[in-house]
Amino acid sequence: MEIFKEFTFESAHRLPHVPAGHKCGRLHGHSFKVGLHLTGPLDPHTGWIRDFAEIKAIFKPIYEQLDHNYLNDIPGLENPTSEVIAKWIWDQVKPLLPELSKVRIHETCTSGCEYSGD
Ligand SMILES: Nc1nc2c(c(=O)[nH]1)N=C([C@H](O)[C@H](O)COP(=O)(O)OP(=O)(O)OP(=O)(O)O)CN2
Ligand SMILES: [Zn+2]
Repeated sequence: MEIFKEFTFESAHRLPHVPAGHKCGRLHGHSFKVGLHLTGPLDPHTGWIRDFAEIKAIFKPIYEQLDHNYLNDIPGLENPTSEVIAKWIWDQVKPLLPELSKVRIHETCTSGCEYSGD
């Protein structure tokens, strides 16, 4: 069984390695959406895999680094593509939430990335 918890964060970024003139080389912002997906056994007593509130509490310090910030300034996010952000979140959350099975990033309504580890 898989559960998910979604968060929205507002951030600015630019992509430093795009070709000259590419629109994403300019400073711009997004309402990013991130989904943390967890896979694990259903606890027969609680009826859940992990309390959604616990997922939110664990993600809070990571979320606060992202929300209303300039992503390029964050160590590890100097080139903040959806792919890099998804892996960055995975690398931080996985040790705290071993049931993490996927990080899903929506950069816009139509673009994003899913990462499930190497
Ligand atoms: N593989 C990736 N490609 C692009 C990324 C990325 O993270 N990974 N990022 C960007 C830009 O940051 C851009 O903000 C988002 O790109 P795009 O989907 O092209 O944005 P639009 O809203 O303009 O999309 P339309 O569907 O054309 O309106 C670029 N590429
Ligand atoms: Zn962008």
